[in-house]
Amino acid sequence: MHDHINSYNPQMRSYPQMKLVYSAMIQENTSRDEPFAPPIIIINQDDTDATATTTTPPWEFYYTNEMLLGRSVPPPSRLNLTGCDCLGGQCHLNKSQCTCYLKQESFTAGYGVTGFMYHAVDQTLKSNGLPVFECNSLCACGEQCTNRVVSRGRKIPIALQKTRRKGWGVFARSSIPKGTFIGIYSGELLGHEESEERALKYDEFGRTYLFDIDWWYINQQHSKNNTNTNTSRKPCKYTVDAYHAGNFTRFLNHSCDPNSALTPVYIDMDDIERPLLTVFSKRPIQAGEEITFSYSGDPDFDDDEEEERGEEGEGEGGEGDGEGGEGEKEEGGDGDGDKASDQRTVLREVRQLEEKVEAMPLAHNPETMS
Ligand SMILES: C[S@@+](CC[C@H](N)C(=O)[O-])C[C@H]1O[C@@H](n2cnc3c(N)ncnc32)[C@H](O)[C@@H]1O
Repeated sequence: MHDHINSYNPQMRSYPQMKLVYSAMIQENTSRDEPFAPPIIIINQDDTDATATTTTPPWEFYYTNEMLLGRSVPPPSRLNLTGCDCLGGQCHLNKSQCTCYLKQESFTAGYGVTGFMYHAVDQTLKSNGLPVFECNSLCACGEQCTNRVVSRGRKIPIALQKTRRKGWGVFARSSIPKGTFIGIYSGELLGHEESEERALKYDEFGRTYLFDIDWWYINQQHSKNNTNTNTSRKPCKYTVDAYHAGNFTRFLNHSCDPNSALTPVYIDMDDIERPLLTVFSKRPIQAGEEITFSYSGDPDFDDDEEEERGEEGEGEGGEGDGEGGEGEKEEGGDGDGDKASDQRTVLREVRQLEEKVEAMPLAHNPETMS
């Protein structure tokens, strides 16, 4: 599909109708892992501009919610994966016997979070930045278990919208409560060497989609297992690259005052160095608001660095790197006027486009296929 569209001449790619084709492509590619997710719609204020070369985000990547493996990355190991024996659907009713509950507590109780990382009432995340161990395919609990959120897929409706200064961005199409799962930062999982090679290439064209998996607790685990102080600080072993493959989260822009944050989540994975990078809201987000996160880690965890970066520094060319985030400050940043106008545009266009996209036949529904 992507190659086919890329072979069109630029004029055809600039037809406003291509926005619907883009939404349909996303639905097609995600119909197996999130069949009930609301459609992602495409909004571009400039698509009536005759000089515009494309009305959609680029077709340069393969749209997927899955993790593809880089050349040196072994297939996921499940040898040491364990599942709980909680019959009757809900693990949190079974605290003292649920091995998933006990495992979660062993990692996070010391940080003030008791039990699972999700609230039992609405399954929102209790705290950003701590590892989450979800129930997995070996667990006896049901699909509706409190401890299955990322595994059940995206529920929130979102739009990809062209912004004035930051390229494409991700916008909320309805209000999102604090602690809501937004999406997996999917793409290719690369080893250290391959990610370094790619970083050099991406530096040349000034855009990067690389995020290191270098959470603080991974280093702590390593230090615990390794008493030799010379080797206690390990270079980051894995990096996610969303340039060639990824989903809508690759369009999340940087903010120094973000409304969402990355959280490491383990599902069918027994390797502590290989969590999924997932995006959760860290405060309530209004309909029409841009969803952003900090490319330099969670500002709540790293205040000094953020003070140096200044207030609301919406930098051009932010390095998508768990440690880096060397965004140069853009003159004037993204002012409130721009934000309000982006928000109004989303709400207006959302209403028109939603009707069209939702009326489209779903690729996974045999009854609606011709
Ligand atoms: C992961 S991509 C985000 C999606 C990107 N806007 C696009 O259109 O593909 C990262 C790139 O987006 C741009 N970007 C992200 N946040 C920005 C910001 N706050 N101000 C200006 N540019 C930004 C930079 O070019 C950065 O290298």
